[in-house]
Amino acid sequence: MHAKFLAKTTRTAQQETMKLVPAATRTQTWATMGSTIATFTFVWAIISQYCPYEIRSLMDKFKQRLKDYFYPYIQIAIHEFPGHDQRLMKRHEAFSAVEAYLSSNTSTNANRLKAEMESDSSSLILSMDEYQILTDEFQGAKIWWVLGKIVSQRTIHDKYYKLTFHKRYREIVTKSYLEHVMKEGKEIRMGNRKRKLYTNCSGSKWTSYNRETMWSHIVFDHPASFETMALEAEKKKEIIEDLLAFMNGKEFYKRIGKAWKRGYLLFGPPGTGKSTMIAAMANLLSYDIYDLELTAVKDNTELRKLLIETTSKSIIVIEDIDCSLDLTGQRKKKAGKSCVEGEKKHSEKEKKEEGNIDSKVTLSGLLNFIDGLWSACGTERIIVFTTNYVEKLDPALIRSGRMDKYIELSYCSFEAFKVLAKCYLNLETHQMFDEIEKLMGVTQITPADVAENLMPKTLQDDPQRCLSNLIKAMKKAKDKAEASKMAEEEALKKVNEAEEEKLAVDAQ
Ligand SMILES: Nc1ncnc2c1ncn2[C@@H]1O[C@H](COP(=O)(O)OP(=O)(O)OP(=O)(O)O)[C@@H](O)[C@H]1O
Ligand SMILES: [Mg+2]
Repeated sequence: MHAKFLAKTTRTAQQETMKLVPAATRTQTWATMGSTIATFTFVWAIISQYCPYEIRSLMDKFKQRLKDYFYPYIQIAIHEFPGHDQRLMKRHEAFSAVEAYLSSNTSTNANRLKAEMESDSSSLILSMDEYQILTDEFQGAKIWWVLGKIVSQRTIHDKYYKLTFHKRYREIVTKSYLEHVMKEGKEIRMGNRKRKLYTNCSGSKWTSYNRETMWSHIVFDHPASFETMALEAEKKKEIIEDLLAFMNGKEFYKRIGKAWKRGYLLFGPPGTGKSTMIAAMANLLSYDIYDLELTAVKDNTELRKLLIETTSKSIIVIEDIDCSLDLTGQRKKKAGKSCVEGEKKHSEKEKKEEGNIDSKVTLSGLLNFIDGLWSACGTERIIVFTTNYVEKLDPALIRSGRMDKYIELSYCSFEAFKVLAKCYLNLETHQMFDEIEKLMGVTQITPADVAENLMPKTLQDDPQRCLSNLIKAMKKAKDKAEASKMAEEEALKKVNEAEEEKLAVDAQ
């Protein structure tokens, strides 16, 4: 049911009754009431100073009962930053959901609005101003919303939305209305918001809400999609179905008693589309990406804090995991052998420039990050590891339950090439395809290399020229592979001959 908003100050039953009383009598009543309350407050303040604690608490109880009797309304407050150490806490998702729910109707119903420009948005966002009252209706219940603020000596003021309703609607509000507000609010937020790419590289930051945060972000605007990914159709379908099943698996995960998260291990040679696939996953599911640079994390405690700060509906990515941890669980320098081979050379100077520090993150810290108790503190999160060298990873790191699905991205097949040809050259078929198919059977070429050759370099480059460039590149790669195979065989032959000679000498 859709809630109907009436942006006018609430008239209570008391106000309605007062409308019938003549103006002069009303003024007199107000004056009497005012002075009675003032006298009572004054007398109570004096008495309470001298009253023993037991009597005071008895009086407080009595006061509360009296208030409950004459004031049959219930109030619920939703704070922006609940919790004690506010600097570490993130904005309450419920507060954001209420904000979105109310602001979607504010512009047409409220008469005092607040306009703010979100850091990642180009348009103004309108929301209700402080102490503005909005009235909502739901299944016959009237609900009044107000945005309040607790001003304290801290630099951070806590804001809250307070809803007030008659106690006869308690069931409706607590059981259905709040759920309806959260659901609608979250949907509005998902529809409005721009997705973000977070990184932990540049130290802690301050958010627009005056909170310290360990992640900084930019708007994520990567065009990658599964449609344009060079991958066999069946494999693509399997991955997409797996992702969608995860996204829609809230009830399933709840039923089996498992935290709603899933781990993907993407492995394969450089240039086969691992990073591209992460972007495609984020676009498919409309999730944010947290790109975690492990070398910039000081220790396990910091790793845990980073995890706590991630939001739901996100993909946490650790790229080149083989370059971040060694098999004994100790930190390994980034310029290790495998990284050099994988074109991921990071000099010490580069690392300093990136803000990388000597880190004490251990393998067990990382394992806890993935599936320890803390990892279940958020929901709907995907963890992705990428590596060029799957065999170098600790089995504990990638066992089922931590990494639930392994996806191998390999050299370009003919089927995958056809996806690229369609995307880059708008070609479904061509007479040169036959030769390319034959070469693909005997050559190892990455999708990145195929894509590079299919990319027109000048205005004169037509599909024919791009395809012949690709054929040339594949022939070259084939010759190179044959030459290195021959050299390898030659070296092996020499080693064998040397061994045979040694055995012959030993036999004499
Ligand atoms: N499977 C693919 N489909 C479409 N494009 C691809 C694919 N693989 C690679 N590419 C193209 O090659 C470029 C490099 O790919 P990407 O960065 O995803 O490779 P990678 O596997 O992450 O490599 P590395 O191991 O070096 O990180 C991308 O920008 C993309 O244009
Ligand atoms: Mg990559």
